[in-house]
Amino acid sequence: MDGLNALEEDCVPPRLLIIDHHDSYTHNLLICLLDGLAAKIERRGPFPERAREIASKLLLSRTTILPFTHPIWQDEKQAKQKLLPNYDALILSPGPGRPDSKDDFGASMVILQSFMRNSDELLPTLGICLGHQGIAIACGGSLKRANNLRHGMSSELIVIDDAANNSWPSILGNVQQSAGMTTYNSLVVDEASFPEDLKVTAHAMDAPVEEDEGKTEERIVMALQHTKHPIWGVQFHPESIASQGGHAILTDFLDNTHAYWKQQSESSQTSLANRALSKLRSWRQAEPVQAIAGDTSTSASRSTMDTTFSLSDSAEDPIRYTAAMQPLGRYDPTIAPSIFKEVFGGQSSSVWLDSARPGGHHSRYSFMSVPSWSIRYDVESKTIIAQGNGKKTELFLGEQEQSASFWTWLDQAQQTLQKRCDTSKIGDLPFKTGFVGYFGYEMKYESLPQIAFPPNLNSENTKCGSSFPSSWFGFCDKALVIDHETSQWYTIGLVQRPGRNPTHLNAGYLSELMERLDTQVGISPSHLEEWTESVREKLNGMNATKPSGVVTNRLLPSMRPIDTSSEYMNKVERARELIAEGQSYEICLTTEFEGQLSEEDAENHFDFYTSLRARNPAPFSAFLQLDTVDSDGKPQSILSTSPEKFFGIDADGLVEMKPIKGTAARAGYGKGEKDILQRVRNGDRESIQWCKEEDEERIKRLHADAKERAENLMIVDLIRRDLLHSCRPESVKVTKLMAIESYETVHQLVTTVQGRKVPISSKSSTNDTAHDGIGTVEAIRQCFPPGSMTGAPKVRSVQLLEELEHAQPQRKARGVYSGALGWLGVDGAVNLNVVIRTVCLNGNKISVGAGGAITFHSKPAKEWQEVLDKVGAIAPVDFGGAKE
Ligand SMILES: C=C(O[C@@H]1C=C(C(=O)O)C=C[C@H]1O)C(=O)O
Ligand SMILES: NC(=O)CC[C@H](N)C(=O)O
Repeated sequence: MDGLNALEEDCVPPRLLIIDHHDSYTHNLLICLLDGLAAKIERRGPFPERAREIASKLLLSRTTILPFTHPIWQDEKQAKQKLLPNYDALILSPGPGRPDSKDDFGASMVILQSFMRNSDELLPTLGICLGHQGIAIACGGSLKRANNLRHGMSSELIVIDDAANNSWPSILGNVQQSAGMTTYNSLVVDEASFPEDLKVTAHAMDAPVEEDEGKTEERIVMALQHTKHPIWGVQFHPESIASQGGHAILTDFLDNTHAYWKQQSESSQTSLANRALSKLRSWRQAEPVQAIAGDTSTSASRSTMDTTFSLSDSAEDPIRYTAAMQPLGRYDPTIAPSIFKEVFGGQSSSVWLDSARPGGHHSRYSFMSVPSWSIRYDVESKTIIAQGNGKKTELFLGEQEQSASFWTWLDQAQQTLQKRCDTSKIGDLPFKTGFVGYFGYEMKYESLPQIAFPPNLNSENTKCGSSFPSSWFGFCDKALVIDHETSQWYTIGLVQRPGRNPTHLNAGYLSELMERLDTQVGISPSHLEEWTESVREKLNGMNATKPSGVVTNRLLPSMRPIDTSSEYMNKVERARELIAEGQSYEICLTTEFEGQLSEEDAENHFDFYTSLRARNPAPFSAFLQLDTVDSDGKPQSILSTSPEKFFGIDADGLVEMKPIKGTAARAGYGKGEKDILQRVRNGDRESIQWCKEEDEERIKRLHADAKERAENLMIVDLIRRDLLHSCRPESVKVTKLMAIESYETVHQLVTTVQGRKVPISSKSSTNDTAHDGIGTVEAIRQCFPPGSMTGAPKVRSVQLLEELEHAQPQRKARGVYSGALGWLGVDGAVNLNVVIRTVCLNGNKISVGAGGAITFHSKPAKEWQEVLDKVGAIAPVDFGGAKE
């Protein structure tokens, strides 16, 4: 690499092996390592202005993050012969469970034990949380449960400074005394039976989180180190965004590693000296680490996707379509519901992505369309059904490969279109035509490789909310766009390039599908013109007269919870127990509410949407009328009033996620506040004033609430890690940490995390096997399901939720709820919400999912109330006479 030779020796990091015990935070170590290394290069390197870029390249080419379940790590002999010799240092990651359980820690324990027995074999090692606990066990220590569980909270370090007595320097030399460090543990190393070979290097005095539990302050071992070997452990998470100065610890670990090999190279024991010399040589030469077959998952360094595809034609100019825009003029956005009904109503399928809560960056545009064809996917049978032009066709994905997935299929379809579309003429409009639809929660079976499809989850066993397709997308090659900021309206269209024969071949990867449906991707220029004119006429007509025919008082009937309050509260208790065992740090528990529409209303879902959006306006609202039907042939539709953005990529590749965690009811919407709300609605000044003051108070309380903040932090750390699969570590940033956003009925703590996606190749070639980088759908898959709907660590929490939420023997899927809904543009831009506060209408059956994050400090009754508050924003709740 440029300039590498000019770097000082200790600016070159060791070849680092990080073993990931399926934690959701492990990859964040890359950001933390980068911060430390970049600071060093900036101070000393010859290119201070390029320090972060150089540090990132160095780290990514020399670090491997290997899941502990990788076959090479499971086989001690292979690991020692084939893996460890290629690295200079080892980090054992945090993780759920216990280090004395093979299921949780795998071969990491035997490797540690062999290091202790035979120092000739060891690599300098840092254990973090689970890894730190593993070091204690490997040396004969034991664990106990901490008295005060503080997941996602900060502990102040009390660093023990007796460097003179250590054979290897401490790694805490550059952290401030009392620095706050985030912890995610339930277990701690028991100091009463502390191994002789280890020394405590830091403590914390952990205070009880709640005073009323009769608990007292407890002294915790926060860091340790081996007395003879270069082995260190920290109980806290230096990589957390809220830890203070964690990068200094990792930098010291790397420096100590360097010092260790230098010293060994001068050792009198020739075999060790030779080993050290060869390590130093490879280190200096900065040889990139050879990839290990299988999932090595330092994904940001992965420059190629593992999927390949080719197009059937090979013309030089790949552009087949131009995304075009036609301004319609200024119209009042309040006529949107009438226009939707007029222009898009009565079709077998129509979609409206509705910024129903205008104001603010996330509510600028709304899009309406009638898809010209659709695809839906069933994750169990691995079958895509495509529908359009009055035809239907099936594609079975499992035939080619067991690992085939709808994510990969859609990624390829989107990338094909991206290469064939010129979207440069469409200005700043974010959606430049493409897919509108959703990924349901069960798409997790194809995004989390560790989660297998359960045998008894099938459509017959599922209830209303989950009888929708696992995923559904309509292809919108023309759409109506409203800019709420300027009140300008536009039409957009994906126009086939004049002079090109609009045959099926134009669609590349989608050709076969288009052929089977006997249709095409895109529309003709005249089609867009004519359609635009017809919309303009309707708009003019509507603006002149008063909008009519739109209902805003069609409230949903009462909904019944499928769990009684005590059943739900028992599940909260069980989740708390699992957290106390160290199985998870936070679990997003959910349940479902069901109701029924009259037969007549089963055909008219849209009126409920227009009423709902008036009642609970939210920035990520949507109405999707699918082209699917329930078992009685009645329509299926989705009415969303989600406040939460899951995942977006803009035209420049800026990725943004905005997890919400931490909820408080707004004044007037809390338990027992119905009367006040009524008085407010009647204009009672005193009640209005009370609500105003009470809201200010609730906002302050929510913002300062340590438990709510911890809930949020755990998801923020998880989301940073999710983004590292598609973004380089130097680009991943938290731009807003725990800001308050207030909606109609609740206040929420919202964090903004951004990154920059590694772009797919910009080479405009039809040789699509030559692309590199990460496709949009693949980037989404790496973050799916949304962390705020699973808890952390993600995989283990999802596994636990499968047990917690599904009463045996009947399993029940979450369905559309908890998934992501929005648009996926032909240009690779995307914007998806988290499917919450959303109604699924399946003919006359209604389903609404609701839940909340459970931490150890959750109070079951409060959690149940939170669920009721969330559903209450959408429909009245009926307990069937039971007292709740
Ligand atoms: C689970 C839901 O909401 C999720 C949980 C939240 C919380 O625990 O505070 C907040 C927003 C969502 O991420 C829901 O609305 O059903
Ligand atoms: N973050 C972690 O590594 C947690 C370790 C262990 N599962 C505990 O709860 O103590």
